[in-house]
Amino acid sequence: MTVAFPENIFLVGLMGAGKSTVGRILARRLSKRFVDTDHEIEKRNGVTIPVIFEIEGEEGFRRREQELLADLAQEQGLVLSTGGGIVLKSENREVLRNHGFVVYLNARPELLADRTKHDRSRPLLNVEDPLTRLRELHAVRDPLYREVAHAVVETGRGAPQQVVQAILAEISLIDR
Ligand SMILES: Nc1ncnc2c1ncn2[C@@H]1O[C@H](COP(=O)(O)OP(=O)(O)OP(=O)(O)O)[C@@H](O)[C@H]1O
Ligand SMILES: O=C(O)C1=C[C@@H](O)[C@@H](O)[C@H](O)C1
Ligand SMILES: [Mg+2]
Repeated sequence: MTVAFPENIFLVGLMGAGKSTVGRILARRLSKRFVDTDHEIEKRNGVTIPVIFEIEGEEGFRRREQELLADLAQEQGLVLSTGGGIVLKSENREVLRNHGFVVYLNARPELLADRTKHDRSRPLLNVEDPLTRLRELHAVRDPLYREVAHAVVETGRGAPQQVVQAILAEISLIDR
């Protein structure tokens, strides 16, 4: 059976999994357009994510995120790095699953805490104990990422280039 090479590739996973870093490299390798939902929300609204959280709360941010995803899913040929919480809405999970090849980038909370410790741009991690927060988020969201994913790639063992190789290997496993 011949199936088209996936037009859109969607990267999901927790903060620090490497969605933005890996997505950019992957897009270049595949000559696809790279979009990062977090950056796109900041660009469209002219304010940073922490400011959106401050003014509208997480709920306002989630609404903007959902609207953006619905828009972007109409496009073809994207590598889309998503925000870590995009899978919380079932509508988003359905859109992701039906409009592209979804890759869950997974890593242990300890590693995610280490990778995000110097960056204050993630409001959900601006707490006294980010590791405990990441463990809680991992427990809640890991099943949601797995529900939506066509492939799961562990990001704890290699550099971003190696994660890209692992994603390319998963894509080439698609029956085509
Ligand atoms: N495979 C990797 N090996 C080592 N460091 C990595 C790897 N992937 C990402 N990093 C580093 O981890 C940090 C977080 O990566 P990145 O911003 O890409 O995560 P993210 O999944 O996009 O997070 P968020 O959901 O908050 O947007 C960056 O400093 C990046 O350089
Ligand atoms: O995991 C999350 O809920 C978030 C992750 C980031 O990518 C941003 O989308 C925002 O900081 C929320
Ligand atoms: Mg990112």
